[in-house]
Amino acid sequence: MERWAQGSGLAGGRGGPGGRFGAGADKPERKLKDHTVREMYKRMFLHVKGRWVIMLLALGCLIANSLLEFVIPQLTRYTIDTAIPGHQYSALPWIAGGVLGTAVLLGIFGYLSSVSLASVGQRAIYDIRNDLYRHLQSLDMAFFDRNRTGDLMSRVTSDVGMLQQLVSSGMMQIATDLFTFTAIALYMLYVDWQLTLLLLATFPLMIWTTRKFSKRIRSSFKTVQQSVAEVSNHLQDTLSGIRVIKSFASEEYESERFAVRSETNMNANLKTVKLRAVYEPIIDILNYLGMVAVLVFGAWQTMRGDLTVGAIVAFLAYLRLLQNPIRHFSRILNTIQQSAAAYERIVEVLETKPDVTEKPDAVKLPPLRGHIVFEDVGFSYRDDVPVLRDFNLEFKPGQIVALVGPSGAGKSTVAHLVARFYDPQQGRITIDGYSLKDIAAKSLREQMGVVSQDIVLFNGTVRDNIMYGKPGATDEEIAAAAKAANAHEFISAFPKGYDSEIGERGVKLSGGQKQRLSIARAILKNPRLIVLDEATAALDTESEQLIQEALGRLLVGRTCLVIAHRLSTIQTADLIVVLDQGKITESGTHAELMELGGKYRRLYDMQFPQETNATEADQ
Ligand SMILES: Nc1ncnc2c1ncn2[C@@H]1O[C@H](COP(=O)(O)OP(=O)(O)OP(=O)(O)O)[C@@H](O)[C@H]1O
Repeated sequence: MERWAQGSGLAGGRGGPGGRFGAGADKPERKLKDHTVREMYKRMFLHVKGRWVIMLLALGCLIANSLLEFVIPQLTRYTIDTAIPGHQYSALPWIAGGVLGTAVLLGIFGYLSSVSLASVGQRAIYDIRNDLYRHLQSLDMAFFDRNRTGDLMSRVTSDVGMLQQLVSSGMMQIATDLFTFTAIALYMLYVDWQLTLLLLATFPLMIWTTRKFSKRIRSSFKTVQQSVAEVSNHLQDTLSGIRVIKSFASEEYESERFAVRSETNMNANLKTVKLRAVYEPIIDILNYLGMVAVLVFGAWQTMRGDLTVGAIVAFLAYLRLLQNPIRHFSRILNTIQQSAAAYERIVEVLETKPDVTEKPDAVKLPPLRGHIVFEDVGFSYRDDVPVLRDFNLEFKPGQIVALVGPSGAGKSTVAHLVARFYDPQQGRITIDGYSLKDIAAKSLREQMGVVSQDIVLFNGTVRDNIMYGKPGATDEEIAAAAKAANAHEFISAFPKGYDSEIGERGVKLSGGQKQRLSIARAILKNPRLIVLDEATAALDTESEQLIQEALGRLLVGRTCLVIAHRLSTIQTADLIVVLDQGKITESGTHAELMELGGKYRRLYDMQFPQETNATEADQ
């Protein structure tokens, strides 16, 4: 049975209309866009827009730091050119004080800028991560069918984390580096324009190298991020399915598969490191080329008496300062390219529009009576494989309608459509006369309860899990629901009662207890419409009886769609519909269908051979 109420998207192997995205060898690589970096900055600025004061403080501190950088070389020049030749002993303490004072100020401004940038950056990341999560929540089931949970998880965690680096260090650093670079270059031109021009001649070469490398670095970062997603997919699948792995004794096999994914990640990382390892020394060599020019040409000028020794020392110090932004830039380039790769993966999610959308003037459903009609419905998950064809079915208010049929017949699909997880391609579905396409999905789902065989309990206490059906319910309401679901007794037997923590996916509860808890959750919600995806696994007789009793209380007085696997439980249904390959082949009450002697009868005879034999013997 399809895990239909869970929405975890573990059914990732299926393709779907609209194509999926994400990491994986079978997926085409999305072309890296040149304008990604610009787009990314634009979006980042939108996020930091409201925090101008802090941004200005950070910028002010960074500019102050750039200006302070000028002071120490000037003090050096003064010491060499004036203080030493003039034997100015009294100037030495001042020079020492000046250098140390500048260093302290550099430290203070550095601290202020880092802290304020980090606070703005973290806030932006917080916003982006929440936007992304909210958007993910708004996407339809088809999206989760197409994409793997681990991949989506890595987008929300690791990719957003990458952007964090950009915001907290990269963004402002570029602004201040540009400022420092321009200020120092202008000053150097003023001091010695020939020497400066000679120096700047190496820069076009640096820009060219940077451009050449940046594209390759970004594409290799994207591979790294995709391999992280693959590792994350594998972790998600195998850790949540650890019982299956252990029961098949396939720990070794899984470890080997994991090692393969880790190796891909390692190789992708090594490739980026190699690229950087080539790029950074090239930039360093070009920097030294500039230094050689200053040394040789500066020494020549000094020998001719055009330049003082102090001036050339100061010039060399400024050269270092001029090269700092460039060296930074090579590092920031990594951050930018890494973030751009991550940003693309984030935007892929943000730009995905759900296929099932709500009209702007969607109707909010009034309290439901529960009259559901399928009119000539045709539906397929994938264009080429029809699942339901010319499907007509009516649920009268308060009726229990049971769907039976072989595996893959389309029973769960009917339930998916009632909840509007998908829209049918043909025909229409109405509820109390409203077409599902015209209504606000929330107003439908709020009045709908789902009890699925694949029970999902969330981390938290027993109370939290029951209350999921009605946030803010009182303790009395919760206990009443638990009593009706035959769950109160076992809950009370726990040392902490309703406050007992449930482990991940309810591992500390037995199968029957989990089912009763999920029934309590549905009873508390008190929906008008119930979808019951009946459990296939047989429980012991006592547990089974408790559950049947609980279900009996849940179903009474509501419109119910029961996806039935065991025919014993649906004999009292108002209407039994037999589905085969997406078509209704028989329908009627239990007695009518038994009388008819068709497919239902055959299924029934298969499930209860003794009963049939006994009846035949009686005759
Ligand atoms: N999310 C999906 N994407 C693509 N195909 C799907 C999806 N869910 C179900 N299908 C296909 O649609 C058909 C009907 O599936 P459905 O789950 O409705 O059958 P079912 O009658 O509930 O079967 P079972 O009793 O085994 O759960 C099957 O062929 C199945 O492979």
